[in-house]
Amino acid sequence: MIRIALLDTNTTSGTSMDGYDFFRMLGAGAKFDFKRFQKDAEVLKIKRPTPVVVNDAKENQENPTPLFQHSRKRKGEHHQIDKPKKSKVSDDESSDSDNDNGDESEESSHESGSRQSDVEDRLSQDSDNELQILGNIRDKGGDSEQTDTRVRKKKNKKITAEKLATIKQEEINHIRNQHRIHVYGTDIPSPIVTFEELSSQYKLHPQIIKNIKAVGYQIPTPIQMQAIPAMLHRHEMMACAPTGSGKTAAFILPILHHLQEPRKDGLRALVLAPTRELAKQTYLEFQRLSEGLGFRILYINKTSSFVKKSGAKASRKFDILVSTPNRLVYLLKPNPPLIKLSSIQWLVVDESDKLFEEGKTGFRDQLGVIYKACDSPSVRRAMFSATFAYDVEEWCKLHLDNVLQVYIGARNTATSTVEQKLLFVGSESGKLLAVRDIIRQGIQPPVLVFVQSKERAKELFHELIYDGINVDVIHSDRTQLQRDNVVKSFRAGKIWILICTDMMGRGIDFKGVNLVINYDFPNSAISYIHRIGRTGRAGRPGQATTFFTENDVTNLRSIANVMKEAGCPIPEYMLAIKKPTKKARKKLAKSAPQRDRISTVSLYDLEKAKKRRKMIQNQKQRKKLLQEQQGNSQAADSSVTRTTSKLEGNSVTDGESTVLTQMIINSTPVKSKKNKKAVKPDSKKVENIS
Ligand SMILES: Nc1ncnc2c1ncn2[C@@H]1O[C@H](COP(=O)(O)OP(=O)(O)OP(=O)(O)O)[C@@H](O)[C@H]1O
Repeated sequence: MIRIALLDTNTTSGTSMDGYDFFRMLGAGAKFDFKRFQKDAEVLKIKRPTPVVVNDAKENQENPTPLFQHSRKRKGEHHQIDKPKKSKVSDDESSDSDNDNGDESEESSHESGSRQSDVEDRLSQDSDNELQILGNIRDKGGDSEQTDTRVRKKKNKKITAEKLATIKQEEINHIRNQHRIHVYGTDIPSPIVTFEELSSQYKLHPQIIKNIKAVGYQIPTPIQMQAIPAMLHRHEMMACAPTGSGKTAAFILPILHHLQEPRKDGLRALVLAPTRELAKQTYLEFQRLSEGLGFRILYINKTSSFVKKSGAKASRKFDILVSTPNRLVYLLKPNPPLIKLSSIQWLVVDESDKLFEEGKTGFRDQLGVIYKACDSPSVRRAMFSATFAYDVEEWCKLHLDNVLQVYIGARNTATSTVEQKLLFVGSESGKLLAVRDIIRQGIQPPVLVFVQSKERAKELFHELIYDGINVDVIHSDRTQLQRDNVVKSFRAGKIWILICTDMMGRGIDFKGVNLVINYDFPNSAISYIHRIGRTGRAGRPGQATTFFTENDVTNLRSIANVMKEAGCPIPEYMLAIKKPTKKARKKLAKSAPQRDRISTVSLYDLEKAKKRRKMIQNQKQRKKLLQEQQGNSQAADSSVTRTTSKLEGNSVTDGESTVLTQMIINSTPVKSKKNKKAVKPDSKKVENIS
């Protein structure tokens, strides 16, 4: 077939074919060995081909080299080279062409290459070949301006496409380097640089963009740059970014986009947080960012009795649920469950490393129950935290689908906007002196003071309350209402110094906290990072002072390292401290060290004061009961009914009031009408009365 075509073309073109060309034609492109067969060459008048002069079209035109067979031979290749212009279908079709040389195997390998990158490689390879061939045609044929233009066009096209791709990738790399964004995974979407890109590229609801601006977010933070597009592409994800870097909005915005509009199809998004305070804060952020979209957001707190009363039906009205794991598990436990999670499309675990912790909190087991309950086949999951844990990473790799890992900066580092200090205070009593000294020197409220337990929080509060400063305390022994009020007052600036435990260490976003004092040394570097992360948020500056005594050396080195990473000056001896054993670290992480109580009063004086208080209280009680006795004996003379109605006025129930009246009058046991139980008079009261 080639031969016919060759001879045909030869004939039509009228170009003579020399011996060399004829030999190559017969040998299907094989070269003639002039060295070995020099004599034969002379007999057959085969001449060496003239060397090709590149880019000299003029000369080629004047002295055209009859390389028709080349162009002819390349015809098969040409067909193949045309492929980049065609669709994949035409690619496949080309394998049916009259290409009877080695190209065929190339074709088949090309066909079998299914991955896009392979195709791209091939396309660029083909493009290279084509350019070379066109160059050869031009160089050797030198016969047309048309060929020249084609070469130029092809070159330009190739350069433009390749260059654009390279430039784009370089830009992406630059953005990622600049913002210290590290991403691992496949099909990673490009980071966004402005919130407007969310509207142009991802068609985010204009109201969401409006809300972003309304809350004052001008440009996305690094975690938002990468995590938002990743979640918009429905990637399952594990994300770690420093404290106060805007992780909350990074998962709220894609969730709002995916939910599109409010529906009554049941809960479609679930966010878990380790504390009620953080869950409430996330709930409020959802409300701010979804303003005007009509989404119904459910925050489960202790008083969400309506779900308990109305069961799963009540929760169907809501689109989004924010909760702590234990509240949710409480509603999932009954059979049938009081809440349904089978429509959940997005499950986000905030502070994921905390929720994965094994320990007395039992978060991990609770998470397992919730994970199972979110059984929709289309559910996507994302884990967010400021600190990294291998457990979470392992779990994500095992259980999540094609998980994308996004890290901002180095793992487990403190935010660079916090000026960190370590202060040696000698002993426990030295801490009180130090804190008073800091206050005396002048503080800029609001200030957070962390202690290791609720008992110590109470003790410190009792010390500072008499110093004439607005101080309050928050811990798990306080009622939810008290906790809510304290948070509200602290946000409003009514409380200057808030004493708290690690309960407030994670996630809580108090705007403008200027100083964090670690009164008690944190029990791990992770706890330290979260605690000091309550200041220096959203790019604002902050300060953190950590007290330490000789008892705190176990973790001193690791915390000094965190400080060094953040660029804070650290004495060399701290970094040279011997590494604690794993056992020692674990023990410390589980239970805080024993410390002397926080008090400036001696134990003897405290006991004395306690006894005195008790005595005064007893005296008061005795006096009161005597007065009651006198009053009652007078009243008993007039009428028993009057006494009963008086007690009713003090909100005592019918049955109880009768009982009490009789108790006072007779001091004899009677039976309550209501519960039919024998009620004995309070022995103390009886004693007092007598
Ligand atoms: N793009 C943005 N521009 C300006 N401020 C932002 C932006 N995104 C979030 N913020 C603000 O930054 C603060 C911290 O955000 P957020 O609470 O989400 O941090 P975080 O990364 O979750 O911190 P943590 O790890 O401590 O929980 C909030 O006050 C929030 O309103």
